[in-house]
Amino acid sequence: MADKSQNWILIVTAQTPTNIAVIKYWGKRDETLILPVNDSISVTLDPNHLCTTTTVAVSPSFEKDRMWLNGKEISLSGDRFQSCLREIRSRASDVEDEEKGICIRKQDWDKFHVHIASYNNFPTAAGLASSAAGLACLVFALAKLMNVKEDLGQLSAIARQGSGSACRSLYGGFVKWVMGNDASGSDSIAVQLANETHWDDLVIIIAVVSSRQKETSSTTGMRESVETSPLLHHRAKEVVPKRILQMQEAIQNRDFPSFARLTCTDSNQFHAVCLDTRPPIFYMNDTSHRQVLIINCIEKWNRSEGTPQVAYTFDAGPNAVLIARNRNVATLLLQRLLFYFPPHPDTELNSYVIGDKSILQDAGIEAMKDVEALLPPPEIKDNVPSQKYKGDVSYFICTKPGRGPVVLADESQSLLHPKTGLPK
Ligand SMILES: Nc1ncnc2c1ncn2[C@@H]1O[C@H](COP(=O)(O)OP(=O)(O)OP(=O)(O)O)[C@@H](O)[C@H]1O
Ligand SMILES: C[C@@](O)(CCOP(=O)(O)OP(=O)(O)O)CC(=O)O
Repeated sequence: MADKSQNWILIVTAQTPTNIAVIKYWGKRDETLILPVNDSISVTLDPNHLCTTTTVAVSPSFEKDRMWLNGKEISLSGDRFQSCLREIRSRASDVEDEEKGICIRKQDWDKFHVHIASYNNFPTAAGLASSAAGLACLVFALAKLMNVKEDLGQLSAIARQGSGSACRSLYGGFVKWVMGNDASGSDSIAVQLANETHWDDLVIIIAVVSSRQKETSSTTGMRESVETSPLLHHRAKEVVPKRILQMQEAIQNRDFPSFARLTCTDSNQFHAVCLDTRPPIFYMNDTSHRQVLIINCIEKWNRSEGTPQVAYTFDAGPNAVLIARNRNVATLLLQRLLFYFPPHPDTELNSYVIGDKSILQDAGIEAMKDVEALLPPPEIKDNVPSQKYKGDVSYFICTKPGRGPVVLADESQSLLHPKTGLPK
């Protein structure tokens, strides 16, 4: 066994994407193991724009497990963190690093403590799936550090115990979380339906409406829905199984009209379940005029084109996730969004549209004067709104389907200091 008086530190840094569900997970049949009442399907978002970076370290000098999230120390005592740490530790293998004189035997991992530092490059707990990227990254990074030999599917079953939607962030592209049947949860895992290159025409624009933390967490909200919403049970039993098959087929065939119809319908049904919950949950409540406007704008446009151009979906928060069928449509979408929701006069255009800014250039928008010159979308004809919603959207993120987790080998990207094991 390694000599504890030695002061070596072994460090691994990983980066993991978020995901957005197009067939939603809402409701658990087992709260502790986090087993869902239905299958779900998601699109992994490009980690270049939205991701979690997590550094994990082990050293004989660490006195307890510690974690820092976005620079602030947080407690690891919660059941979910503890489940992930326990499950990963129990699968650890021997680790040797001759250069550093490190040798940790499989059976000795219990004796070592870890330090974890994590950073989300997007708002935490605002309906942008920070728990998904965060817990997936934690499990993936620890698995690398501890030389866990399990495949990604098995790791996804561990990440699931940190946060259900996290299991889908272990893969890029299009991912299905299979609900499974086994009471142990061993078959409740994520599988990749197609990788990120399969349908690379798609462009995703997220309207970040509010970075404020939401009032009802997904965990609490779905518990209340399971207990009180008859619609949830009908949805899980009768609606989702068919929708999952249709969605898989739409993805396989890159059939955008079916993909868009299923995505929008499923998002709307998820919010209907929230309204069917006692007391009702209003994830779109305080900012509803923006959601109604976005939904109406997309529905009207899709109808006027005769076939869907854009799909919308909303998670447990007011942010709109819009999926455009291709880049050309994304350009027209961004023009529409900026027409309805121009930036507040104090906001720089450059910080108002972030991520893949080339879509802004394609839309011919370089300065505020170009936003002011935008014409009303043709499909609204005589119905031009008298009011514009200036400053109502905090910012837009332009992104696309992206890859799964990776290890960042470059030490400069580590969030922990190589000598102290404390945040840099
Ligand atoms: N990088 C991270 N590493 C570990 N845990 C994280 C990380 N980011 C977020 N979390 C955990 O996830 C919690 C936020 O989850 P929550 O479900 O409330 O919001 P969300 O995931 O942003 O939104 P939603 O799941 O509705 O899309 C945080 O309080 C924290 O416990
Ligand atoms: C609306 C959703 O985003 C719900 C996500 O719920 P979480 O995965 O955050 O919930 P817990 O399993 O309790 O941690 C839909 C989805 O991502 O499928």
